[in-house]
Amino acid sequence: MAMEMRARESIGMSEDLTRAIAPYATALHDTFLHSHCSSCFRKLPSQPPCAMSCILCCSVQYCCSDCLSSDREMHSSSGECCFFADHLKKASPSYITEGTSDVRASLRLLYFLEMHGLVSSDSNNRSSRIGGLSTIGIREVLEESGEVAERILKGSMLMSSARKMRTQTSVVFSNGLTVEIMALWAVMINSVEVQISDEWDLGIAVYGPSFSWFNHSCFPNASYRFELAAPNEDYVSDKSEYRAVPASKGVAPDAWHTLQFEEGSTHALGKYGPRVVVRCIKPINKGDEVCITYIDLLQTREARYSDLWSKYKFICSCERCTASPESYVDFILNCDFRNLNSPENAFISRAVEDFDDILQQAISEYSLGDDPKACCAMIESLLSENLMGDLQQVELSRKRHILHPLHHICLRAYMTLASAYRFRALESNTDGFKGENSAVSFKMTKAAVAYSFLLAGATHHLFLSERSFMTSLAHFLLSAGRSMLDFVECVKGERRKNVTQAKFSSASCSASSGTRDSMQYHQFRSTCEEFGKRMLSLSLQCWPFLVQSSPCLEKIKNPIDFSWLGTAIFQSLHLSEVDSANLSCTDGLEILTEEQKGCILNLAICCITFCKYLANICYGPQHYLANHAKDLLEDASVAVVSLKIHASV
Ligand SMILES: C[S@@+](CC[C@H](N)C(=O)[O-])C[C@H]1O[C@@H](n2cnc3c(N)ncnc32)[C@H](O)[C@@H]1O
Repeated sequence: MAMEMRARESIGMSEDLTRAIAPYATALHDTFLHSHCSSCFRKLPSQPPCAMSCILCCSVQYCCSDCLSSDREMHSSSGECCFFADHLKKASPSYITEGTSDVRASLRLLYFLEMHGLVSSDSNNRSSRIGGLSTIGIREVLEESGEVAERILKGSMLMSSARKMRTQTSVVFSNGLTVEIMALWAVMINSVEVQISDEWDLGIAVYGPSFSWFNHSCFPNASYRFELAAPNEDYVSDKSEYRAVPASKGVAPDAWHTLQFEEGSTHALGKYGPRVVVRCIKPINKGDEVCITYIDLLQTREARYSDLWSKYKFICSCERCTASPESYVDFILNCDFRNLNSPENAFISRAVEDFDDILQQAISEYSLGDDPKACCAMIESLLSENLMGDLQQVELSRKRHILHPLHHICLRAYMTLASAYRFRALESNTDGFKGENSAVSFKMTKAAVAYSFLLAGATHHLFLSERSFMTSLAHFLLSAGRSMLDFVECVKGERRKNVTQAKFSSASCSASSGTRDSMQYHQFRSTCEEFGKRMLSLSLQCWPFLVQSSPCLEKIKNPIDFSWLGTAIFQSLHLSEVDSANLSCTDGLEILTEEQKGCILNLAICCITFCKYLANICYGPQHYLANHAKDLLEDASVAVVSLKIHASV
């Protein structure tokens, strides 16, 4: 028996489908326990009044007395306080290294369900559920006895010892599994990471059926965002209708019972803590299933399969995973360059697996070893040796050139390189773009711009084929635009003068970016097309400069037009013959001209405006991504750049 959510009526894109749903249970990740409030997830005050902490365990902190008193009972009666004060010391170090938020969220979830009479020993017999939440797959996990099983068994033992002080006797389900095991697995497969800024996932939250019954799709038609409740805000005051309603394949009276509890109750359901809102990202017809995504969508079919199986123990049955022949995006993400236009002559290549290993090693070098320079060198050498460039030259050396710029290995490589170069630029910029390091800073910032724009351009190509990539595109456009603004600050020149020009030239694209109302799909398509054309024409002027003296970037003619691969999906975005000819004339690019500077600034504003437009659609105007884009655009239009820059730049 499986639950799913279906549209109660036809819904246009960029409309909210649910009200702000309060959580059943939340837990901050261990690293944020001393910087954020364990009740509302806000940052702790740095000024008096100081943060308050639990006097018994000293492990959780609160931003105000309201949060402290609202969470006191949950923290102590769930066993979380005891867990910190006593039982955590007995846990194995490996357990602690991985963090304890899942165990703490499970303690809280169990207490919440028990308090509301939603746990009973026979509720699991027929439907593999606890409190209405799916626990399907638990048997397979335990039978496999891998790392996840080990974590569940150790975690559930810690939970039971922390819960011993309570008066209730612990429930054992008739399937032989303890309530702690069931709760921990329910948290693992139903919780979501809480992101309220573009920096970190702060913690996890588990919601009731009205959110947890949304299934996953690799081509989702909905997204979700988090909202922090205002202090003293009354949860039940939000009476807006749910526009997605549950449906079930099979009969599950206990599951429906918990939904009725959630919908009808006027009790203080998680008064504080991040609330979640589901929003349409595509037009949805009445009766259609509404799906969100549980994983990163920029992955191949095999990688998604393994991600979903290792984390959730299910095999995805969505339209993307079951498409035959496979969708264009899966084809292009996985395809060896040599098969791009002749799938019948498939080469079987082990090389791609080796590239994956090299990439993984380089990423570890960066994230664990903290050596971004070695990471960049390793990845760039991989790309320059194996990435195809000019089609005709590749014909001569077909054996070597296996990668193309839309291959999933390249996308991960660009992601890592954009971040590593940005890190290196910041590292070398200790004295504000002056002194000896300014030339290094300039080079690093320029490379960060090129890779982040290439990543945005490649994702844009995938987005043209499938709108579900809208959320990834919005994030990458923001990173690209931000890097470009950093670059403009880094070079000699006046940003303000250029901004007026840039604002003017992107006016037609920005006109509709503030709308929250439902929008017509064709309007959306034509606005996106406008942005695409604008990015293409601006990139023509500055791409040759950005890629100059980088062997692996120079191979890419343009980061918006990939029609040269022979897989053009949209004719409107490709270079004319004259443009292509001009692109090969890269003489005299050593010096960045005023025109190019203005062009990069224009491009930054175009990317950020496009990001704001998409963020409004997929998350709404209050979301951090839309706000961040708005701040960057304001900053770009008012700031006077008065940096002293290295004379040789
Ligand atoms: C958060 S729950 C979603 C609601 C769930 N269908 C239920 O009955 O409660 C996650 C579980 O739903 C199922 N599921 C979600 N998306 C799926 C998909 N695309 N294909 C197959 N099963 C899916 C899996 O069993 C997964 O562990």
